[in-house]
Amino acid sequence: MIQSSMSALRPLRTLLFGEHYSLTRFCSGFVSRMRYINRLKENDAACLSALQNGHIFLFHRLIPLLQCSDPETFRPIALTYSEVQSVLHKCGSDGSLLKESILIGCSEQNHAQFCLDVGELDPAAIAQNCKGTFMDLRKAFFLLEGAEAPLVAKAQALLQWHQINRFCGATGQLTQRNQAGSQRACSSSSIVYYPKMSPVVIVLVSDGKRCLLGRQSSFPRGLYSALAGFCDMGETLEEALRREVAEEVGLEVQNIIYSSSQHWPFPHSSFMLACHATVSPAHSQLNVDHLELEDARWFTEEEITCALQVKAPPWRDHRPAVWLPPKHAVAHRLIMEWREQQHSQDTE
Ligand SMILES: NC(=O)C1=CN([C@@H]2O[C@H](COP(=O)(O)OP(=O)(O)OC[C@H]3O[C@@H](n4cnc5c(N)ncnc54)[C@H](O)[C@@H]3O)[C@@H](O)[C@H]2O)C=CC1
Ligand SMILES: [Mg+2]
Repeated sequence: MIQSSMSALRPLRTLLFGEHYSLTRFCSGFVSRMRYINRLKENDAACLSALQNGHIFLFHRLIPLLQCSDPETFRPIALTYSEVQSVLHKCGSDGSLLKESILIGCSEQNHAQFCLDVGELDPAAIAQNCKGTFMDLRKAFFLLEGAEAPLVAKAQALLQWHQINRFCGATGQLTQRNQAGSQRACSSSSIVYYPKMSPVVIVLVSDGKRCLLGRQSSFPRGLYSALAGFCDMGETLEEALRREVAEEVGLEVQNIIYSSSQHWPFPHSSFMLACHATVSPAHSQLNVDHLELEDARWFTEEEITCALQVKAPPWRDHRPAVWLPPKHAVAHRLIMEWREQQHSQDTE
């Protein structure tokens, strides 16, 4: 399935520079991959041809197809165009479904990557033919390795966006997607719709010695996370963050420091903006809004270290222990950053 690196580069550099490219002019790596993806979004014919040379990840009604190498390690299955064609034929489809694939990226080996939802076909037959298993994203997200979790999440989010944005909000007419699936347009209103993420602030509040975590009643038992909330229209990141903390736990935070961001697929694509903030120990008395949060508590560094030891995901863990968001979640990153900062303070 993986071609030699030179032949793998051919479709990409031909698209970017034409047949008579010069190797010295060819900018390899990140820049060329980004320009390649951008070109595929703009050029339907180029995108269709990239699909025929690309890798395709299958979903069934938004559930990703994965392969298990051992009970704890799952990977998405990258199929070639002809492999998907063959699977679709075996499952009674004529293969025209393949055109509905959506562009999700470009691998480091320069293969354009696509996802396809085979929701009309029998999932058991697909899984058997691909030697894989369909696994709910909420579970899969935490079992996937490294960069593959965000890729699968992005694929699922784009598939979901297309499924719920088939009609124009202004005219009620069906919208048409471009080949890459990076937009949908209404021919009556000329409105072009692009995939959307809702901005969400997430903050780890510290009083210098402890950090503040909360849980909603809908969270799996024992899971505590950093405080989060959707930004209101017109708010800055800082305003949203101050409002959310005030609403949920009755504190006024200071010293907001931006940490990082991530796309979060649940329940409908949020753009998580993660920050640290502080309150003084004299103003750390919580006044929890129990309509929003079931509980919020201050945790010491020792309690955090202990909670980080709970590795089992909730569906296997029936103990009522406190556990924390897994490593793919930006909340985990905030907690690790806070712990590191506590360590460096202790050693100063
Ligand atoms: N990646 C991570 O580490 C974490 C991600 N999250 C995510 O952050 C998101 C927001 O956190 P919450 O505390 O639930 O938010 P929240 O505190 O704003 O409360 C949610 C409520 O806000 C309202 N709302 C306002 N704008 C909304 C919008 N655009 N979409 C949906 N609801 C909207 C709804 O009434 C909803 O019930 C959640 O989707 C959650 O999955 C939460 C914690 C950790
Ligand atoms: Mg919240």
